[in-house]
Formats: sequence, C-alpha cells, structure tokens
Amino acid sequence: MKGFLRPLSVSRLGSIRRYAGPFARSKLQLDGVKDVIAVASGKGGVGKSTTAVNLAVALAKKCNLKVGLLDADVYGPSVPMMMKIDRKPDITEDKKMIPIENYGVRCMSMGFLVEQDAPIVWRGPMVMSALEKMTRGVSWGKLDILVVDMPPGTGDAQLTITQSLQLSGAVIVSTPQDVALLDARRGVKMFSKVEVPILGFIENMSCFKCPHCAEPSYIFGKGGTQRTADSMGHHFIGEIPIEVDIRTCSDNGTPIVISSPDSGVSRAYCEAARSIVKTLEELSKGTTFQPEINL
Ligand SMILES: Nc1ncnc2c1ncn2[C@@H]1O[C@H](COP(=O)(O)OP(=O)(O)OP(=O)(O)O)[C@@H](O)[C@H]1O
Repeated sequence: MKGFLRPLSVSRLGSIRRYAGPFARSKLQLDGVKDVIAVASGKGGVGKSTTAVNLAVALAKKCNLKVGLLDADVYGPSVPMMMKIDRKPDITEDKKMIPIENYGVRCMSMGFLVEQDAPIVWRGPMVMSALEKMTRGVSWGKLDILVVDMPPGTGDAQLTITQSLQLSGAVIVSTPQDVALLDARRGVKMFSKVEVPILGFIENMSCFKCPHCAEPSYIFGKGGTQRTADSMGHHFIGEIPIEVDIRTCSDNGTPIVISSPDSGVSRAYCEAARSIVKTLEELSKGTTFQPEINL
C-alpha cells in the first residue's frame, strides 16, 4: 500500500486556493508511516473512539499490518482506558515520545500525559501545541497505517489536524439518527475543503438485537447512514450494532475484536478494516472516484 496521491481537478485547485490562509503550510508526512487515516464524526458520543480502537486492532491482527493509534481527542481521551494503558511513554535520546504498544497497536494519547481524572481545560493554542507534540514529537517507527481518533466536531482542533497532517483519507462514523447524520455531513464537507478523501461511512449502533428473541430494534432509525453516504456519493463501509459486550469490553480495556474475535461484531469490524485497506489501495492507484462537493 502506498501513500495517497491524487491528481487535482481544476475545481479542487480552486478550493485549495480558497483555503490558503493561516493554515496553509506544508502538511506533515510522518517518517516511515505509509497512510494516516482519520476516524471522525461530526457529533460526539456516536462511538467514534470505540470504532477507531476496534478498527486499529482489526487492521493489526486480521490484516497483519503495522498499526499506530493516535488519540487526537485531547479534551476527552479514551484510548488509555479502551486499550488498557496506564503508564507514561518513554522518551528517546532526541526527546521524542515512544508510543506504547498493546494488542499489536502502537498508541499515543494525551491521556498518557495527564492524570486520569484531571480536567483538560485548555484554550485553542494549548490544544494546537499538544496536537503538535503528539504528531511531530512521537517516534512512530515504521507503520502501514496510523489511525487518528479525531476530536468530535468541526472546530479548530479538527481543522488543525486535517490541515497539518498528510491524511490519506477519513472514515466517517455516525449513528443512523438524523441529528448525528447532519453533523456527519458537516464533517464530510470539512474534509472535502481540505482535500482529504472520504474512505467511507460506518454506521454505529445501527440496531439492537433482543438477546431473548433476536428481534431487532432500530433505536436511532434504520438505514440513515447508508442513505446519507449514497446521497453524497460516498462508500458505505458497514454497520455495527449496539451491543452490551462492545461497551463492557471497551470499559474493561479489551476491545471486542480481542476479547471475542469470532463474534459477529468482531467480524463486522474486520470486514470494515479490510474494506478500508482496499479503498486505500484503490486511492493510491487512482482507481477510485471522489465526488465533488458543493462547499
Ligand atoms: N456499538 C456499540 N454498542 C454499545 N455501546 C457502544 C457502541 N459504540 C460505542 N458504545 C459506547 O458508547 C459510549 C460512547 O462511545 P465512544 O466514546 O466511542 O464515542 P465517541 O464518539 O468517541 O465519543 P466522544 O465524542 O466523547 O469522543 C461508550 O460508552 C462506548 O462504550
């Protein structure tokens, strides 16, 4: 798999010019890292971190890739708990942090650097500097994919990441609920503005299957994410149901892909991981289509 290279159309060049403002600086390519993908959601609490963690583990364990996980959600870092890591990173001689590995994934999170229950009450510039440290200041080593768990929303921190890191693409996570999908659309537009291809949508919490009679309940609505992806001309990667085990495994620090690798949900995460790898390969060969979006 190679880093993403895409010829720019005239209209895309136009949108670059529009955004050649204060953020216009060369994007950081992390040494030895082939692809960097963002896992994002417009709305908070839709399961973006859960998805990022399970995808990262699936990419490492099922696709046999060298994988890193950057928890860029500086205000609410979840990776330390979800990946069961509770120590501080070691530092190299040239003062770079060494990511901490668990379940075959090299992780870095603001949560490694602050006390677990300490509130992170930073203003914009501090967030920017923290993000800078967690990207440029980390010795990632050789990686096939670095998965970035983005902060929710489309504000300063998200823009900084999308404009300073050379992202190969973004995965959009949403529940099927209209209010989440509205924010997901905003997220897609943000990535389009900064020329980051959308790898596809994942629907999280798609339905709840009754453990007694297996009757599905569509708590947040049915099929909304697929419809949104279709309407925007993007790929629908797949759906993950709402299951108690997903939540308990996350809380225990053993992602479900590790604790129940043969479960239907784990298979769904692995399929999603394979689909993402395939799309990255197609993007690197220039054989996939990215729709133009009216911004
Ligand atoms: N498919 C699922 N089934 C059951 N619980 C889930 C599922 N996905 C996520 N959760 C639970 O929902 C809560 C929110 O998930 P998560 O922290 O991944 O969301 P997020 O979008 O990253 O949130 P934030 O906006 O705070 O970053 C967590 O308690 C998580 O364990």
